[in-house]
Amino acid sequence: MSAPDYGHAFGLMRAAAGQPWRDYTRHAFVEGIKDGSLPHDAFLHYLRQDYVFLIHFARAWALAVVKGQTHAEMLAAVGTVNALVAEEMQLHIGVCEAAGISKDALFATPERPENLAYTRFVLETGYSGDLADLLAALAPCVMGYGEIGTRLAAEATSDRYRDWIDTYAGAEYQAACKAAGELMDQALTRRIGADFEASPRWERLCRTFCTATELEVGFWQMGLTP
Ligand SMILES: Cc1ncc(CN)c(N)n1
Repeated sequence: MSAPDYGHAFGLMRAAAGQPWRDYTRHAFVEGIKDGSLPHDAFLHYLRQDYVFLIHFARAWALAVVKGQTHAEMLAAVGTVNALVAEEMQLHIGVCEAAGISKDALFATPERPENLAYTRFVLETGYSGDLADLLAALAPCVMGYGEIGTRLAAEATSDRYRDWIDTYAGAEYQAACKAAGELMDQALTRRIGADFEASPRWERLCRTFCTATELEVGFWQMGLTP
């Protein structure tokens, strides 16, 4: 099946990332969700780390509000902060509560270095750059899970992790991916020009995207080692 369309800039960066993108979206952890072979303790460990990840990721999207230059940019970033805090994190709270892990325990999860490395890379990219830099660091997270969710919804051979798959394949998450792709196209055009892939900034933006993709691979790997 072909990957969903999340916009022009994203499509180019995804293609430029090459093998790391495949390593991320087809990681053994993902394949374990697909066929249900992923051990449940690894899934819970990942989910606890991911809850901490989403706290810092929501901070990074809040930084996108700060870096926005138009009402439309600010509105799109605010919408993503809300989707992360009000919707995506509910999956983590719900699954962990069902496994006897309280919200307080979840919030107090000690952060693993792979987790810290990823979120602080994204935040630092945003602090030291503009919205185009920040979005290049944020995109692999948002759209990668959209792509994984879509593929797993079509290919899963087990219902063990169906709630997780449905969250990322679902209409709300897919709409967030499309909105992020539109925001990225508009933000790059506004700051760099319509022909942004021909600009001297393009290579650096692709490198940022690729580094974030590699940090996603590291995150899955961390998930396999509770
Ligand atoms: C590490 C990671 N990357 C991406 C996503 C999807 N927002 C997530 N929840 N966690």
